[in-house]
Amino acid sequence: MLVFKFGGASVKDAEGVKNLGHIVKQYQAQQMLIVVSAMGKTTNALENLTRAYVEQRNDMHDVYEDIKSYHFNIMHNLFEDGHPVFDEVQNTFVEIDWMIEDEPHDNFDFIYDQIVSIGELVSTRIVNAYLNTIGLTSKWLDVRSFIHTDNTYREGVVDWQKTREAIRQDIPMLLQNSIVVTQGFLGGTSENFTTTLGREGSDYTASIFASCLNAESVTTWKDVPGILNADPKLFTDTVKFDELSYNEAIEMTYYGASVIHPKTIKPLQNADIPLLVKSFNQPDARGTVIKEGVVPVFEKPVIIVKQNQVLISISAKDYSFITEDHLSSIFAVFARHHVKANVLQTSALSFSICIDMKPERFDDLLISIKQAFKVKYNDGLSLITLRHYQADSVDQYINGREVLLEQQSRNTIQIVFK
Ligand SMILES: Nc1ncnc2c1ncn2[C@@H]1O[C@H](COP(=O)(O)OP(=O)(O)O)[C@@H](O)[C@H]1O
Ligand SMILES: N[C@@H](CC(=O)OP(=O)(O)O)C(=O)O
Repeated sequence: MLVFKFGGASVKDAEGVKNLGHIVKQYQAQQMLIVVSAMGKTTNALENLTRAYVEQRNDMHDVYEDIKSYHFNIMHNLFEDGHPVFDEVQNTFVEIDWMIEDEPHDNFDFIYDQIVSIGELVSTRIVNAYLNTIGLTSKWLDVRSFIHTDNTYREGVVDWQKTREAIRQDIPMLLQNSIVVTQGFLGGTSENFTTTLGREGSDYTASIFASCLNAESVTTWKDVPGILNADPKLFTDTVKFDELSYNEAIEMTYYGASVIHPKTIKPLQNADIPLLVKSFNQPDARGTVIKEGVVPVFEKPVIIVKQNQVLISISAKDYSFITEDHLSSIFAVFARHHVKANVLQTSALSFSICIDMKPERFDDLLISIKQAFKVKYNDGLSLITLRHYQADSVDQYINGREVLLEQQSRNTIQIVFK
């Protein structure tokens, strides 16, 4: 069986949904589970709605109405009036209408997951209904009954055993008679609350299903021809990899190549399932295959740029050396706040750590570290990671900008700059 993943860009409008239908039809002879993300930039819009609700902003209802009308416009371009999907989507939206009528009492991350998950719940209703209108047999599946997580809202940790059992018990039978369409990015807790798996987590959803069902492959359909040596939105003259090893793909996504979610590769590598990254605009083109045993040739360096970075410098209040005990308590604080380190460096008196700026976590993180340490930080920075680089070509990427931290190994150089 095949697992397909269609991201937000592929279903951003009615034409995108029709194109998805066209691609899926070409594979209809095979069993297929399709993971779909929220349409276009809906998750960003729902994040904005969450903030509007928590802050009780005046524009909250307008923000929500825009999200609804975006989806209803797409549906009017796909379905006849009176199609049952209009009611299904309306009923899904109503759940949030009820929620935002009351004042917010729960914690932000919990509220976030209950609201933001609506994006995938409605996109999958639309895609599933559309596949059925073009003569395919497709079933809508509520992923929250299959991907079980703990209650770490916004970063649900998958309970693999429970998830595997649930998926293996029901899905193979469903796949015998129909395509299955389900939501990326979502999970469910044992108390039946919705969780999300971390932004851009739908690739990970696809890999969870593939691993549990022992799929032949996962194909993730993107707006790029495959995995390139750099983000084509930032660099010209990029080159596509026809093949990549799991190792290289894990390294690239770990350092922040946003084309694939970092958690995606491991379950696939463990089960030896290839990941195909293909263009939804040129579905017949070769794309990139990530699999075992590839020895890629790097004619150009792999370049990964992360914006909006903060470099934090932490030192002991009494000028003592940074010891293993200090490091252990610093790491514990970062883990507790779910903050990932992008670069780390230690000197005698200070520990430097570069992280993504996430305003909703940053203030609390600082308060916690400041209880035991002195802290300074610089924000608004960029981090560039070059893999398979040539030492004499590094300067061109920095362009004379001020470098705050640099770390170099044989294969990889990371530079934090202003
Ligand atoms: N190395 C890379 N190769 C290809 N695309 C990349 C790379 N790094 C970043 N990207 C970006 O990833 C985007 C596709 O990923 P994403 O937007 O998450 O897809 P989707 O959400 O549709 O699944 C591309 O539009 C491109 O700008
Ligand atoms: N919709 C979620 C999950 C996701 O993976 O989306 P996409 O496949 O469009 O990156 C997000 O935007 O974070």
